[in-house]
Amino acid sequence: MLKTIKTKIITTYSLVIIAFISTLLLTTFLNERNRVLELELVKSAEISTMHAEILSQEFSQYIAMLKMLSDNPLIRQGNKQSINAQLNRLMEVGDGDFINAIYIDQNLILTDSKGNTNKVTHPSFIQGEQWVGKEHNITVPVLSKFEKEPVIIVAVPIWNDQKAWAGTIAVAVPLNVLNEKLSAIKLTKGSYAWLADSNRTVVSHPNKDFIMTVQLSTENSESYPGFGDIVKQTKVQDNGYGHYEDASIDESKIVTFSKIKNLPDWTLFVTTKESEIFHNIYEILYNVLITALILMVVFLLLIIKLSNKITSPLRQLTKEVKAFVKSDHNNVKVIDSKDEIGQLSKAFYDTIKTIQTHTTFLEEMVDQRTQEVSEKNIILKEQNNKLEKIASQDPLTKLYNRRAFNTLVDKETSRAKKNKRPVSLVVLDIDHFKEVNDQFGHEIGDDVLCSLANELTSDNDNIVCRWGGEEFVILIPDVEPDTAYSYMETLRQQISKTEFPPIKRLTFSAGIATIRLNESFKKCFQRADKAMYEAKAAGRNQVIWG
Ligand SMILES: Nc1nc2c(ncn2[C@@H]2O[C@H](COP(=O)(O)OP(=O)(O)OP(=O)(O)O)[C@@H](O)[C@H]2O)c(=O)[nH]1
Repeated sequence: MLKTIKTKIITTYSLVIIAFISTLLLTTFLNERNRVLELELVKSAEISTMHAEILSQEFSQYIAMLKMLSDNPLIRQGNKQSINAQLNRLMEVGDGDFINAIYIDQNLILTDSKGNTNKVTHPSFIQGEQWVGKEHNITVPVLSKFEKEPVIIVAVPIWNDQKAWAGTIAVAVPLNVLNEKLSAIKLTKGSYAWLADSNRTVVSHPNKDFIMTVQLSTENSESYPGFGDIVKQTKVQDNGYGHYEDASIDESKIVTFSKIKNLPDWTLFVTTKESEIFHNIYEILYNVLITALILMVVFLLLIIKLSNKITSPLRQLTKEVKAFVKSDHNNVKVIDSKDEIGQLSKAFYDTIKTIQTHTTFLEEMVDQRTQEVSEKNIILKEQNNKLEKIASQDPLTKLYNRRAFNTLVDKETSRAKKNKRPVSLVVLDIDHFKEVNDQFGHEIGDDVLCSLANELTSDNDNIVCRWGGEEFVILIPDVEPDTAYSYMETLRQQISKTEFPPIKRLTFSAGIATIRLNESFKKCFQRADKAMYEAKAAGRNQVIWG
């Protein structure tokens, strides 16, 4: 895979850069994550405390308004007309925060700004001795007889001149006022504020379905794992924070909480999605990643350029060496550089020069040796031919000897068989040759044998062999039996008339046989040999069929 230096450099570079960017991003993420989370928690805690304070001040204002009225002499005296006027005035200065203004007299008869009158029975309206030591009372949301929605009753007592409870003056604050006030709180994106009363009932929340229906529990539920622990904290701390999971949207959230001074045991929560908190980090990481990628590409281009600069002379050198090996070039160009590649190319050049010198020397040596070998081969061939001839020749008559004849017979008989042509065999023996030797001596006998051999080989197509002593065998191929016989008969007559000085007359007896279908040479020879003996027995100087 990583075959070339270039791919090795680029792969190594890419891996190093990827490892570097990953480490950079991871380190940035881990460092920034904790720092941002800490900052966000501090900020969120401050925001929730501040808004708890603002909400508390709202209620302080309501209490201050009610307090002013409760000190009004006419109201203290229970002046109906004045009370009605003040209740209406209260509604006006409430600027929409109140849904109703209420007066309750000593007999618990309630009069409101809408003109309703009623006997109070609701336990949230405290009376008489219950007011001792209390300057005001704020209820949890209650359902009043005159309102459609739950209201928070903010009430202050009216004391008579004898410092005895003379009645109560109160305003009903609808829950949606709380919602409006909370939603007016400026929070970071993905954050929202909400409120739980002293019974841990959610009384204000961006999700309307939660209002007056959700009761906070100290148990960790499956829907909000971790939230129970935060609720537990609210019981013992005025401020705090914690994490929980919103399983319904699979989102981690952080929550800071603060108690509200004028609303005993009410808690203001600020919830923030973790993804929003880390949004900035992701943005930083994204920017780092983009910058890193751009730099990576720029450096990659530089690396490619650099590796090309390094590897192109190497490729050129490789090409030249390959061409030299293939004999396309008879030289390698030296790369004009002082660096390692230049040195390598010079080393190649020197090596090739040395190889060329050695090659030339070797080629010359091989030529010389080849010449010598071929000369010796010629001599050897001649000598082989001579040896071959000697090995296959009768030394006296130069005719084929038995060994060579047997080989030739095999060849001729197979050829004849293949071509379906006849082959005849003649066994020939000189008559009374002993007498020649005895009379003229052995040397003359030898001369006569040679002269006869010459006569026998007058027909080139025949294969003539000196079988031994004064006995000859002739193979007559490709000739019909009668023709072979006639040839032998003519030869016999001719020889019987020829002089072989110093002897006057020489005759021979011969047996002739044509090789039969599927007959072996041996069998045929026996027939011819037998016929030759018959010729001898019949008086010699004749040719007889075997
Ligand atoms: N000079 C000479 N004589 C040879 C050679 N080989 C065999 N002889 C002689 O040939 C003679 C053969 O004699 P025999 O076998 O009695 O036969 P023959 O005298 O020819 O009588 P027939 O064959 O019966 O007609 C012997 O005297 C051998 O010594 C040779 O190479 N040179």
